[in-house]
Amino acid sequence: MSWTDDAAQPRRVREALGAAAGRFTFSATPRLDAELLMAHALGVSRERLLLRHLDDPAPHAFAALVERRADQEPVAYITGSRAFWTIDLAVGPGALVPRADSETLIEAAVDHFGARMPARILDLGTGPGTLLLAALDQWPAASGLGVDRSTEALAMAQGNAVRLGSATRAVFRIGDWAAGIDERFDLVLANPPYIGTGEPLPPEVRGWEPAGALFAGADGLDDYRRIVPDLPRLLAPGGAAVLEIGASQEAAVSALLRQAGLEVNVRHDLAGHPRALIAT
Ligand SMILES: C[S@@+](CC[C@H](N)C(=O)[O-])C[C@H]1O[C@@H](n2cnc3c(N)ncnc32)[C@H](O)[C@@H]1O
Repeated sequence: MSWTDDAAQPRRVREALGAAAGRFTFSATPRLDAELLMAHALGVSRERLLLRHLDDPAPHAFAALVERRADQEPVAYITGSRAFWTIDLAVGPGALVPRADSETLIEAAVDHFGARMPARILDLGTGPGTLLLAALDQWPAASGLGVDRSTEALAMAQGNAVRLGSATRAVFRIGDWAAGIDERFDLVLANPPYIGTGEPLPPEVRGWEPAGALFAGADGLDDYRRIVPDLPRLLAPGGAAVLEIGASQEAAVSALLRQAGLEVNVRHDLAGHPRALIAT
């Protein structure tokens, strides 16, 4: 069935949203998904969609977007963008879709630095530039380095830096974690892969997002084991490293950080799960 009941009496945006959300039963946010796709089809913000367009005829372009989402493609890959912290990032297949949970790292860093400002920031595994570009938006005088082993992700990061007006303050470089980096930083951010290879994942993640951004050995800790020993030499005096962790990894990653001689604090996400470790 098409999104218009017939040519004379087109389906309204309001009804099309309800019908689309009803097809996204696999999603934790079916209505939000439908609204983001409709806003994209109409070329308006979601806020404007809800205020002004609910009684408009549904655009024909919406139907194809709904089919893609029904195939469990992430909304951000369909619309080509994702809001994160104070910025909008262009994203596509080849880079992890930024997660709201990862904003916990920026919150933790903001609280840690308070009125001080980190001047130099390192983002290990930057993907589409997510954490570095959010931090540079937070601290307009700061500059930083984003490292990733994915050339596709780095191309998106560079494009995002240009679009966000941060290109003069952000350098993106291909690399294997901190190998070859001999500078010290006030803030080191890292959201490495941390899913165990056998762990169950929803099809919209396992089927669409890059495996190299998700999996880190049998217990999901392989990349922390490689990153953590380098943190002491990467941190400037008074500096902090903020690492994202999986909900069950607080004890294991804290132990690695303490073995490296660092003090550890934890920060929880909005769902109450331990999400970020702050190491000083
Ligand atoms: C979970 S994603 C995080 C992306 C982004 N920082 C975010 O928070 O949304 C992990 C990132 O680490 C990168 N990565 C994986 N192994 C790496 C390695 N050995 N060296 C550098 N980057 C790596 C992946 O390509 C991916 O972009």
